[in-house]
Amino acid sequence: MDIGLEYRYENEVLIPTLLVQIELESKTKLLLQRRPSCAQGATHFQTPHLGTRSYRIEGMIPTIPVRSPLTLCTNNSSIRPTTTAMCTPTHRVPHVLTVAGSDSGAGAGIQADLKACAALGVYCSTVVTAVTAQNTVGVQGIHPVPETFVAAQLRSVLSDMQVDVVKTGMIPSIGMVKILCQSLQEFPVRALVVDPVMVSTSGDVLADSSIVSVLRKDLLPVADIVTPNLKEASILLGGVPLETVAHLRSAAKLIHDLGPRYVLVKGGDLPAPFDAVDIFFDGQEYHELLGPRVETRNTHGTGCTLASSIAAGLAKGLSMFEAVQVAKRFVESALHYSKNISIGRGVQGPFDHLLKLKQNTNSFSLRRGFDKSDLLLYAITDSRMNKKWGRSMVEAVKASIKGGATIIQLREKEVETGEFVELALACKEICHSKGVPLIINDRVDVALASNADGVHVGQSDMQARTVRALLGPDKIIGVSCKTEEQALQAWNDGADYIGCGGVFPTSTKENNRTIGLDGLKAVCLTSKLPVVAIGGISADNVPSVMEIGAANLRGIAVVSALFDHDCIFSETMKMYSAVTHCRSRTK
Ligand SMILES: Cc1ncc(COP(=O)(O)OP(=O)(O)O)c(N)n1
Ligand SMILES: Cc1nc(C(=O)O)sc1CCOP(=O)(O)O
Ligand SMILES: [Mg+2]
Repeated sequence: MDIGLEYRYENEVLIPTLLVQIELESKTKLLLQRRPSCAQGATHFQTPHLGTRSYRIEGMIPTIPVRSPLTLCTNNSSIRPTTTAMCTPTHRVPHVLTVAGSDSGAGAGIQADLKACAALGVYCSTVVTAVTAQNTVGVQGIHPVPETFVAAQLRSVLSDMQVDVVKTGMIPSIGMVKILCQSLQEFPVRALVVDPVMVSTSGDVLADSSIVSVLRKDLLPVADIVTPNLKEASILLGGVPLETVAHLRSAAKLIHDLGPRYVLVKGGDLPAPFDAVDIFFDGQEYHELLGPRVETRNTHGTGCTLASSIAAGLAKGLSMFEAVQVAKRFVESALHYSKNISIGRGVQGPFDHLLKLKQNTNSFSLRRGFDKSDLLLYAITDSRMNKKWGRSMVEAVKASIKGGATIIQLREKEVETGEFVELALACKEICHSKGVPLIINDRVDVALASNADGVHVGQSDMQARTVRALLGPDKIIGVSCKTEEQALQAWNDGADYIGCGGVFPTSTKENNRTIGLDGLKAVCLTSKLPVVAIGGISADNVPSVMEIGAANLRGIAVVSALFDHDCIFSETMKMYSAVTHCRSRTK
């Protein structure tokens, strides 16, 4: 009989878990888990085979481990736990192990995985399978690591560290695939994400065809998700041409038949007219994940990053579908942030996973010119809704950005000035860590005091012309407009965008005149500024709004569709999918 004491991290608290392993006469092993109380006393295990067994615990078992060794007494002997607690309070962190190649240019491979996990708040350990000499032009050389050394790296990490998820990238030999599978049998983890790296985004072959059969036979059947791009999906299926979304769907099904629990076929290389559409297949349903195509040369490493971001989401406890959506959103945001960065002279540059490389990263106000693509999903906060659902403003803002909000507006009509400034500072930190601008509603003083990225004013607030004089040329100014005249005035006053509504009736803003889709269209057709629609917008009516046929309608501004719900994250994802789906159709 073995007695173990393990500390498990649950909801921010470390819970001691007693592991009692009893070997029955029939050699079957019973692993019993029990959370001993913090006090001394007997702990009883109900065992289906052995009835009730009592074990006495001597010594306190606190929820935060301390070095005092504990003695566990059974009916007839005292057994010391096999694990000794650590000396100082510890915090179990989500952990991804990447098994991939090193990219000397640091845009893809191990380096991309490390940066992605760092950006997403997940610890990442590494097993290097090959060292490549590559840059923004292509791959100049590949030096596989000896297989025995890959095995040694795997043992070093998996035997010592609590890895939640393993993510695989470039695996250059059949032997390495077999070594990995053996290691995962010896050291099981919660999930395996397989990015079947065979061809680099620059078109260079990173794994020869002999690997394909062992990937199919050995690795895919034990994978939780596999994330091929078009070329890799085609190679996995014997070279079938994949040129349409329908082809992607059938490829996802056929690859799923090879054994992985989920499949994500990335359609970024699909020819126009589609935006970057990926097919997520869970064995039953297909999900088309659309996202705005970011026009940039800095796409090197997007595949690796998407897979390691999925692994990070799984390590943090997200469901597979949530992890995929958040990962996709993360990559889009990083590409969008990095689109005008210049590294290397080749055709494909790296991107900035950490959103830190540009001057004054933390201040949108210094970004030359307002980026109208930020208007895509405009989240406007509401304290009353936060109070109703029992959450803080910071939690609400975090969840909406995680779900896909592209710009945040703090709209507080009752709060005291000092509190409003504090709130703005806290929310600005969250927004800027994710590359999202923060706008303050009405209050120019609060925007100045918190150095927010801009202000949104209505017709009865300070005139946009005055706001511009106070904030300077690089802050973002939005104006509420219901009429064409107001839209022209906003343009004359130097505003950056207009908020136009209420498109539909809303209870969020009292006594608000509804202008309908016709009113919205009339303003859009006159406006020289980008427009964001607002008022009573929900996932159901997004298509009717976005398809009014106005190129300068850049997005939707919503309050209750996001914040008058228990789960802001999922409601925001729903709205994000709805609006990106429409954007891709109307571009
Ligand atoms: C994007 C956007 N559009 C409109 C509004 C409405 O602003 P609000 O202060 O609530 O009302 P008015 O002052 O415009 O009448 C907004 N907040 N955001
Ligand atoms: C803040 C605001 N401004 C409006 C305008 O018409 O200018 S309508 C509105 C409320 C929007 O809330 P919901 O998304 O819950 O309908
Ligand atoms: Mg106002």
